[in-house]
Amino acid sequence: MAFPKQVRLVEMSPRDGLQNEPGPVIATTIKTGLIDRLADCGLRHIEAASFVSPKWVPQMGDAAEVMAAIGRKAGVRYSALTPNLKGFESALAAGVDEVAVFGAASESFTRKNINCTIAESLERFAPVVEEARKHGIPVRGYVSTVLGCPYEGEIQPEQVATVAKALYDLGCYEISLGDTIGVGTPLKAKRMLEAVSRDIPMAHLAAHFHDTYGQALANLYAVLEEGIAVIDASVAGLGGCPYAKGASGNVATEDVLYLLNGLGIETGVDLEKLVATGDWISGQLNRRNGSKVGQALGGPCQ
Ligand SMILES: CC(C)(COP(=O)([O-])OP(=O)([O-])OC[C@H]1O[C@@H](n2cnc3c(N)ncnc32)[C@H](O)[C@@H]1OP(=O)([O-])[O-])[C@@H](O)C(=O)NCCC(=O)NCCSC(=O)C[C@@](C)(O)CC(=O)[O-]
Repeated sequence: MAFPKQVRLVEMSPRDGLQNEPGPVIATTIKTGLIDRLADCGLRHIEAASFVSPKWVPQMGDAAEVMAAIGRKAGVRYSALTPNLKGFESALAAGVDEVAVFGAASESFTRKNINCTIAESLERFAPVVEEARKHGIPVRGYVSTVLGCPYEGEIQPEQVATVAKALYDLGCYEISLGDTIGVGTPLKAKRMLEAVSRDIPMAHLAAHFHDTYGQALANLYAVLEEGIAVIDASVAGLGGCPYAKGASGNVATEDVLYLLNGLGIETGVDLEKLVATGDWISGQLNRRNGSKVGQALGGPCQ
């Protein structure tokens, strides 16, 4: 299959990137500064916040304040995670454009992440999707652990396909397939995608790969060949998983953009501005820039 002509990049850094940042809670102004800069780079879909329990994820406790203070650039979709109705109601009040429910292909990860079984998670998501529909809010669905689980190891593609289909059947317009701990390799990624795309059209699927083992770009290349045209990524490779030792962030947006530019695939995103944004947030967090492209093109001593 040919590569897509265009790819929609879904920027994860304000949510997936910052949710596990160790140390004190990051100032709201840093979060909003990041989101506004990302919008200025040309990104048109930014996951800005997460309306989860602040006891579970303290870094996202200011989700409403973040939504209230961002610049709201026209044409940009600002989305947020909502694990249940309580989260959805808060997100609605905060004026999000889109919400996302998040499940997993593994029972153990589902329990650790959202404190229920897979079946219970689907029951919990149903009223969220229902309410969202009433308010004209699109719902995205995540499936975590699609290429491996920190507790159960191997995950069969059919398991992923079952959960993905259940979310799609509930009414999620797009299913984002998460290699949560970045253990996948290209052939595995292809096989998993083949299984999922038997039930869900490719145009409704997204790749959400973490880069723990340095395989994310190779995996993305593999699924681009299969027709994936929506990619989740995080500037400067920000992020990590609290439930998997050593797990690193999403693949860096700069690295994905460099790859896509090289393939002649359009995104509408400005690489120079993106590199500057990755440098800026890395400086704010006192973190090494996790993007290879960011390291090559940015930084104070280049
Ligand atoms: C789902 C729950 C809430 C269940 O947590 P629970 O403890 O089972 O929930 P509960 O209904 O028993 O409520 C417990 C307390 O939380 C409150 N609560 C309940 N819901 C909310 C809410 N929405 N917003 C604010 N507060 C809430 C609720 O009001 C109550 O407060 P209390 O009475 O004790 O003071 C919890 O497990 C949770 O918040 N989990 C979130 C975990 C999380 O955010 N993980 C990271 C995101 S997923 C991810 O990163 C993967 C992904 C998407 O990127 C893809 C990939 O890489 O694979």
